[in-house]
Amino acid sequence: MARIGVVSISDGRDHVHARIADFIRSKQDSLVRSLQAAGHDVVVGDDLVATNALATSVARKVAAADVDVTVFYYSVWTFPHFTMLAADATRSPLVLVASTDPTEPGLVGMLAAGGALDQIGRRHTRAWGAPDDAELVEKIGVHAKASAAVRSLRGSTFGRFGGRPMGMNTAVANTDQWMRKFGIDVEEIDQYELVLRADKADAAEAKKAREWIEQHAAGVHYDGKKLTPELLERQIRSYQAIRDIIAERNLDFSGIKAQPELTENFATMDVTEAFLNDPYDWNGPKEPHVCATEADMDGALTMQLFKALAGTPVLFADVRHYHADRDIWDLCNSGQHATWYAARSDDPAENLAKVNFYPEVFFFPAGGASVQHIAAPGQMTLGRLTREDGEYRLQLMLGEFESYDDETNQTLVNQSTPEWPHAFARLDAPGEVFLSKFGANHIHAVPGDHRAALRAVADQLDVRLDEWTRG
Ligand SMILES: C[C@H](O)[C@@H](O)[C@@H](O)C(=O)CO
Repeated sequence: MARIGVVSISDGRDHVHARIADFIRSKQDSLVRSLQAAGHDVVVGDDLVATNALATSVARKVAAADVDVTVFYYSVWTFPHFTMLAADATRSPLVLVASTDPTEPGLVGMLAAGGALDQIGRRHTRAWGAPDDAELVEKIGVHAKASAAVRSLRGSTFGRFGGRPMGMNTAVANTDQWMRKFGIDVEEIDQYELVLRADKADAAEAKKAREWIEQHAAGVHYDGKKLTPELLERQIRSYQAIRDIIAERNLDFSGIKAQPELTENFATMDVTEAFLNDPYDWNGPKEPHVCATEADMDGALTMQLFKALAGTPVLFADVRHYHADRDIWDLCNSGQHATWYAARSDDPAENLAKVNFYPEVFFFPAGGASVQHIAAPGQMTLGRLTREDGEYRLQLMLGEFESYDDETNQTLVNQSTPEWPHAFARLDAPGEVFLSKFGANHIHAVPGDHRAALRAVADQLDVRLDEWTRG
């Protein structure tokens, strides 16, 4: 969970403060208990803010504890300039919370303080309710979680293997904009290093990994040409190479160009990317490493944010086909759908039992395996950071992954590329709107409804929110 600062503001008249201090403390204690019960680490101001000097000193101490958000708490009428000074002393997002107990003018305090912050353009969120109100606690938690996700990007490094694939402008972002807006550095790595390191990778591990895949997968469909044990091991060696480069260069997330150089002359990166994104490999459980197909920078950025919020692997897919008759989208891409999505189990054997490794199709002459499965059903949050006229926007919607009987699944996958992984998504967005407005060929998804946190992320990043729903 997140780290939340709580600073209670008071009235600047000594005699009034003396009379209401116990009331403020009891409300504050109750709010702090509720936040702690929700699993948050709470840093409480070391005094009530009843003077201008305390406004600065109390807020500075809370800020020094590196909180994700700071709550300014209004249970009484407060002097607004205390809020202004306290806000200036903290850089974290602010949540102004008013107590709705009518015995004291808490709402009035919040409105006066919020209005003052508006006047100087200091963004903040407002919330109100009893200190043990579950909705209030949830709302504060959402902003704190969003802030933790945004902050996790700052100081991170994206490893970009290769460059723009096949002229795909949407896969390339501006590195200055990334540093300024998100605090992310981009390390450029030539794919030659991947090839070199793959050739030198530990052969015993590659063999062990191939046998592990053969043992657990629904099928490894060797054909003696496009998919051989040697080619599968080459894909595994590429995973080993990237894993080692990630460790050496401290990469937080990455992307691989692959097309056309590697897919024409070496192997597809599908196995490599799938297991980087998975929460396990043949050596056991591990942290998922976000790795975007086609070195898609904004795709990887979206995935890194989604991962920070959901804590799961993130789906990356082409928006391949709209089955208008069923109102279902086929999200399908040769690249990485983490095998975890097949059954969403912590046990790799349960997922791999639904995964087939097929010889790559005609697009990719160098061959290797594609990692085929149909994503398990369930509610999903889908979207992507895209850019319009140089400015980021978050395109966001809810959806439902569906899966059907074997015959229907087969009929559907046969209409596109059956050898590739598929997620059948019923989007909470009209097909017309999606196709007219979505700003990329790639979309990303995580299980559950994370829209509230993503709205807060967009607000904190000052990114326009483009949210769709059928209403
Ligand atoms: C077949 C192409 O080469 C695919 O890689 C293409 O459909 C994409 O994945 C584009 O995102």
